[in-house]
Amino acid sequence: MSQYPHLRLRRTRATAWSRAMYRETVLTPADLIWPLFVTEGQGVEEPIGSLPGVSRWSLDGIVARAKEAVALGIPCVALFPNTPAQLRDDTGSEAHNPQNLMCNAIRAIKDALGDDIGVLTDVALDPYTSHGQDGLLDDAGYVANDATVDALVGQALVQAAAGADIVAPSDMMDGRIAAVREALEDEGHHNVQIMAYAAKYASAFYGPFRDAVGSRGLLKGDKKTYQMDPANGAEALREVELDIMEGADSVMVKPGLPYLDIVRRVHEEFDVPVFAYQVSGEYAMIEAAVAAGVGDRDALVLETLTAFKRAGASGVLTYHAPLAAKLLNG
Ligand SMILES: NCC(=O)CCC(=O)O
Ligand SMILES: [Mg+2]
Repeated sequence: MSQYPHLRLRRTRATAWSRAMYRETVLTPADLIWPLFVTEGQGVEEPIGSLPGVSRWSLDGIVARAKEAVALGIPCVALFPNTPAQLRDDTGSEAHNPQNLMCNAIRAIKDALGDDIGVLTDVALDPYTSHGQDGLLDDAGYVANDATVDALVGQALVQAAAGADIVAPSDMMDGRIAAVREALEDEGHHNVQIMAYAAKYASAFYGPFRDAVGSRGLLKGDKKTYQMDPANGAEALREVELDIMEGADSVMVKPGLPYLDIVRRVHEEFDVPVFAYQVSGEYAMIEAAVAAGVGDRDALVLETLTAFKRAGASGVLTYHAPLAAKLLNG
């Protein structure tokens, strides 16, 4: 067997051209999905304090961001509404309003850009409920699975009717992928995809997102009766397997970097595209490191996003998508 000094692994790292030639993983703008927060009004930009550099936009700004995404080569945007407080109630009924912020944003983007961009929509009740939970509460305050699934089906259908390309249930109820798929088929939405938040963990990394959609102050307790225990890995594979059987076109692991092992296991176990969500707390940690002078933003962003690809992800939802795309486009 060849050994040092004949074998030197540094040989292929010695020049930029050689490093480029031997690179195993390539990140491109097409790997990115850009999450956007929608708010009411016209000409409104509301910076989100806990997500420095990220804002909520009124519909005109949302369309401008979607055009920016197209120009940067980002194939898809993900939409999240900041529902006005007076429209939130116990059952999240605003989620079913075909004229809600989400549906209006879908239509605005599709009217402006058609199939030049994909629109992915969040299916879950937390931006619409007065209690901040993702579903309907029973008398004991438990998030009732089956009643919630019925509500999610209605929510997914108004989104599909408004023109959503991918509906993405992020609620972690059992059985919702099959129910949503069946309803989409019944209504003729055969080409509307489902990206299942299949392995979504009850994580401490979601704080800034809850500020962004206005649910942080409303939420009492936690989401541990439906989101997964961060200690579990095998269970994530069962969640993914079920969602594939129920008709998911792709699955997601969330959060991202602390769960790269799960991304890897899903990629190795199943022939399904797996996406990772680099969530708000991860974004905020990078920004905090930069603000503290302990890291270089561009390098941190490209390194973390490349790590998702190396782990086997087909793509990444990240608030750093426009920056990353600019860097990758040179
Ligand atoms: N359903 C979408 C999320 O919960 C996003 C979480 C985050 O970015 O922290
Ligand atoms: Mg599940």
